[in-house]
Amino acid sequence: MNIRIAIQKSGRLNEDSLKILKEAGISIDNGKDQLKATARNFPMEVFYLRNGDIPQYLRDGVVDIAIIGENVLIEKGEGISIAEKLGFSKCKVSLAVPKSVTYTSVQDFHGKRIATSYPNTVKQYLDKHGVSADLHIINGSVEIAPNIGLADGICDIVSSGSTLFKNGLKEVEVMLKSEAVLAVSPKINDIRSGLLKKLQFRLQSVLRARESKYVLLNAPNAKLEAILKLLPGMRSPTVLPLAEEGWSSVHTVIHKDKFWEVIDELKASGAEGILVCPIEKMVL
Ligand SMILES: Nc1ncnc2c1ncn2[C@@H]1O[C@H](COP(=O)(O)OP(=O)(O)OP(=O)(O)O)[C@@H](O)[C@H]1O
Ligand SMILES: O=P(O)(O)OC[C@H]1O[C@H](OP(=O)(O)OP(=O)(O)O)[C@H](O)[C@@H]1O
Ligand SMILES: [Mg+2]
Repeated sequence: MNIRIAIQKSGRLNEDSLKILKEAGISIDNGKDQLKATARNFPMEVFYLRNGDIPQYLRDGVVDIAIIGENVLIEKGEGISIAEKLGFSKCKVSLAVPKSVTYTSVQDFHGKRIATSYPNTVKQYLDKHGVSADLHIINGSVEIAPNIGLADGICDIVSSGSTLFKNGLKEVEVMLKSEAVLAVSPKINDIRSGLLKKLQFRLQSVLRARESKYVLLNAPNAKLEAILKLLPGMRSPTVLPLAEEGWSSVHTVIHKDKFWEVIDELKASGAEGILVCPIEKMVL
């Protein structure tokens, strides 16, 4: 029995979804215009679908799992659970108004027209704040709505903010933060749940590895103690003697952001020949 996964056919999630599956050791023949494929080395069938259609497929149990934007699940994914956050396609879903408008609070939207592709998300947010607005549902190019007199404000995805900027808008409320997630059908059966567990184990080692770097450096033995204190490793760093008397090589795994925090201190403490290498998989 195969596990059936939906991924976006084309768009922002497609490439990174295939990439993370590939890094998890799953090879998929990805022919152009192909809507369905079978993995070569994992019991998996891949369905290429529109992101917006995926919640319905999950609910119906036509697919077992999917890589999808969390924002889409919040909008129309009732009953669908999240097995794993995948760390890519990070964005916000926000309310925005023309730059020239003086904005004080969400109450300002009372009685106003808001253009959006996320009506449920907006309605829920406004209801929570006791605000009633007139929602205008459009499927794309939402940011143009205020400029053409269609709406007073908008609710859409914001990432760099450049689409808002180019359309003379400003972000005034962040309603939610989103990233790509691995979502699970409420109808998944036991055998396929077992396959999901295997897939999750692999994805977790990929995600952990993406966050970490393998660091090697040389240090004079007299400075070792100070240097080791700067390096929080997985367990404890490996220390090996160098051929040159009085020197050691230190190997450790460190969070990629942490490395930049400690690099100056490492050098100041006498570390030399520092190498930083990517890690392919990290199994705990
Ligand atoms: N600018 C962005 N930066 C980061 N992530 C984004 C951005 N825009 C969209 N996303 C994320 O990627 C997902 C897919 O967006 P994309 O625009 O490719 O598809 P879509 O047009 O919303 O959906 P469909 O596949 O149904 O046509 C969104 O649901 C969101 O989670
Ligand atoms: O803050 P930014 O970095 O500018 O990103 C936000 C924009 O990205 C998305 O559009 P996309 O490019 O996916 O086009 P679409 O409307 O056709 O989906 C989203 O709908 C916003 O318009
Ligand atoms: Mg888009």
